[in-house]
Amino acid sequence: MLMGTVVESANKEVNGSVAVKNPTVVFVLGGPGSGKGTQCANIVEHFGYSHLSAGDLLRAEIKSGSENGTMIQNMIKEGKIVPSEVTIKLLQRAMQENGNDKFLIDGFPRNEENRAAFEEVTKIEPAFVLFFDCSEEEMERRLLSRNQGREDDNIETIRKRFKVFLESSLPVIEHYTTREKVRKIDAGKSVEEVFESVKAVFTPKEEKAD
Ligand SMILES: Nc1ncnc2c1ncn2[C@@H]1O[C@H](COP(=O)(O)OP(=O)(O)OP(=O)(O)O)[C@@H](O)[C@H]1O
Ligand SMILES: Nc1ccn([C@@H]2O[C@H](COP(=O)(O)O)[C@@H](O)[C@H]2O)c(=O)n1
Ligand SMILES: [Mg+2]
Repeated sequence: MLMGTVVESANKEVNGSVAVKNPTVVFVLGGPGSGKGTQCANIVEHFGYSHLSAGDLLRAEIKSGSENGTMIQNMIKEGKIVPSEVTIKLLQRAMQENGNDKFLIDGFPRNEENRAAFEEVTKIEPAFVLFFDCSEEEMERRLLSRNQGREDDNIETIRKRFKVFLESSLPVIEHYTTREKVRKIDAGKSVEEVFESVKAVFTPKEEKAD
């Protein structure tokens, strides 16, 4: 009973949902097709995190018929980054509705504006950043055979997404590298081999010693 009271007072009720006040957040970054979504599904299964993909939330917003839908659709088709306020609102709402206290935030922050705005609005610092490092050649191969009907999985948009990744997203990874928050994974291997490296990052030190 006492524990319940303490936890409730540390949380905040928003629109009928209880938002956890200080959740653990791991940013999952890497180029388009590096395997972020695939590995997040494995992490959810083994480590109890909830997976929030910024791209999936934006695609759901288009489908919902929201007033921002057309703008988001055009940005995604061009491989451009949607204004931070839109994406952050979607992420905040998803976190509030979820109620878990551990989140994998996949594909965010995508640029310095995303990063600074998220920090300013939510006051959340990531526990660490999981970075999937993969060659463009391999990412291109994976995206062209993904077959999920994504409008941005065509060679023209893929090239634009690679350019945005190099110019806008890599500086975010550099920002966190200087703060010793980046856990870099060689993502060019098989799904199983990549997950072995991921597991080592999420397994507590004391369990590794066993
Ligand atoms: N290690 C791997 N080896 C081979 N194929 C993989 C590997 N990881 C993922 N894939 C496949 O590559 C494609 C892209 O993977 P995924 O959707 O996880 O990437 P992503 O980083 O989330 O991409 P995006 O940024 O476009 O959302 C999928 O078809 C997936 O099944
Ligand atoms: N922070 C973000 C994340 C994504 N986008 C847009 O969505 C596209 C697809 O993202 P995936 O992570 O699913 O590959 C991406 O190319 C951007 O257009 C965004 O704007 N901001
Ligand atoms: Mg993805």
